Amino acid sequence: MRIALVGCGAIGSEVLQRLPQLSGLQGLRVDWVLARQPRPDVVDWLAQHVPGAQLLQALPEDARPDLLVECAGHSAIATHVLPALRRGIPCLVVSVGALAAPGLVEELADAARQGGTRVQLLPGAIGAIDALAAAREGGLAQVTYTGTKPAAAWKGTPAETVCDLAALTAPFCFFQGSAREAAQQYPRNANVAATVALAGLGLDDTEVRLVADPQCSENRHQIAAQGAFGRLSLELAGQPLAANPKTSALTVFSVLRALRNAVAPLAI
Ligand SMILES: NC(=O)C1=CN([C@@H]2O[C@H](COP(=O)(O)OP(=O)(O)OC[C@H]3O[C@@H](n4cnc5c(N)ncnc54)[C@H](OP(=O)(O)O)[C@@H]3O)[C@@H](O)[C@H]2O)C=CC1
Ligand SMILES: O=C([O-])CC(=O)C(=O)O
Repeated sequence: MRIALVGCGAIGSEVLQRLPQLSGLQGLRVDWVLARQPRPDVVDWLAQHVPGAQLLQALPEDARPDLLVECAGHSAIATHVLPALRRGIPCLVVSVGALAAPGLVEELADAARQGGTRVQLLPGAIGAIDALAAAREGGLAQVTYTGTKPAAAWKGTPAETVCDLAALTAPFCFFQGSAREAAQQYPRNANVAATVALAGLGLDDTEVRLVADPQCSENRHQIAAQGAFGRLSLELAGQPLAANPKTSALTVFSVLRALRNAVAPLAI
């Protein structure tokens, strides 16, 4: 299986580093890494760790990867994922919050239909997406998601206009609204809100709270859902990646799991 990886930041580089641990599974290799303007250190790192991969800004017309894996950013959906789907290349997506842009869910489905292929939204930093999506089939009454991160993880976001992050002494909820609003206002911190919403009650009917906690060192995700299936309550404390504390390590493992499932004779 020949893979094109979009994005070589915290998630992308960690996926590349850990890929050899899947080496029991034959034939999985990254042949293309797509980046915007790769820094010299990224170029050197790739030459050292993935010498067989071409580092490019876009997938060449004649390239035929078996799978494109997006670990870049919201804009990469339009730049890389939509064109790949139209060319018939299946895609995995971690920047799920991008789908909060009006019409993008339908555009992705249309592109996949046009190419006769599929796009899979990865659970990333969250769990219980299987249970939530199954529960939806029976009817959901309410889904709420609370995302809590260390105060520093909200630097450079609109949270700074609501509170003084550096001065917080207790957890502070600076956002309460729909999953669509959360994902659009916090593109690097609320992908999980969009994932929970797309699996469950939808982007406009999923209630989201975002919290800055000066005392915590983990990224905490809480889901509370109820419906015909019963009740679900999930609390997940994710270890942040050193390279990007906004991002939980589980996101990397979610990509690795999807790659394993793509080639393993038995998928789970
Ligand atoms: N679903 C989930 O649970 C989670 C999703 N995410 C999402 O995953 C994505 C990657 O996260 P992370 O690795 O931590 O982020 P980083 O900022 O560490 O790395 C992202 C990399 O992708 C590159 N990039 C961004 N946009 C594009 C593009 N359009 N085309 C090509 N390259 C691009 C960036 O390049 P440049 O330096 O030029 O900007 C950067 O090198 C983000 O969208 C993030 O929000 C993160 C955590 C959890
Ligand atoms: O990695 C995380 O913990 C979650 C995250 O950033 C997001 O939802 O965008």
